[in-house]
Amino acid sequence: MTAQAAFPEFEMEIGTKLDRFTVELSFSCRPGEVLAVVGPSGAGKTTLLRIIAGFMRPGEGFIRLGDTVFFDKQAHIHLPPQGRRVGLVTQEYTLFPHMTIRENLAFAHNGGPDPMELLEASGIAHLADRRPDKISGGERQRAALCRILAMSPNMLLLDEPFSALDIENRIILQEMIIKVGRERKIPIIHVTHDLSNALRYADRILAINEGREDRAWLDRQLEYLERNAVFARR
Ligand SMILES: Nc1ncnc2c1ncn2[C@@H]1O[C@H](COP(=O)(O)OP(=O)(O)OP(=O)(O)O)[C@@H](O)[C@H]1O
Repeated sequence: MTAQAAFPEFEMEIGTKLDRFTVELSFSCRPGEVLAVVGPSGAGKTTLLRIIAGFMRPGEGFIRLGDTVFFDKQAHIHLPPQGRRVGLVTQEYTLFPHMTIRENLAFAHNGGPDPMELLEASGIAHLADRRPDKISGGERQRAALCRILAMSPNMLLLDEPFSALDIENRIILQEMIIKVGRERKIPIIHVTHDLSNALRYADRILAINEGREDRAWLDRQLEYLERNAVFARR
């Protein structure tokens, strides 16, 4: 029997044709690491997360988390999304409308952090006995995020989940999710448009453009940020 590392590393190398360009990406993400994925609009960032989550099948390559093979073209393996136990967090929240927030979390709870502690950390414990239609959009997003964390995912994929929130809520949720990810040593891949924020909290940044890694694009953005920071101080 092969020994499974206690905390598995995520690795992928894929190629797939989209309508305008071919995605060709190869990267890894260590346990507890936060990898920010940035790039211009239409670069293929959401497509990348959909491929990892199992909603799209790439043309070539492999995707694996430790010993668990999500996809392997040569071995004809394509694990369905439910078999991957990947937490995909988007701006669209997923909660059962007929259950209270507490019931939603209890239903999803599968070895993750304590649901009430998650609700407390995200500042919505007082809303635990309400149904989703009786709380605000931002509160629903927080509850949906708690639900995903309670499910104890093997890795987290964040697709701009905080962009509709005000800065304070964004920071609270971002810190909470990163704390859970680091404590549980699961890889976190965060697609974001906010490069300055990514520079503050991500361990690494992967810039993609037309489906491929593009460091020159990242360098141009960093230069732009630096120039504007100087202007802002004047
Ligand atoms: N299933 C698909 N098949 C073929 N092409 C697709 C598919 N889904 C998206 N595309 C195309 O792939 C490109 C990348 O789209 P994607 O949504 O991944 O970009 P993005 O980097 O997330 O953009 P944004 O930052 O604007 O959200 C776009 O040109 C899009 O039209």
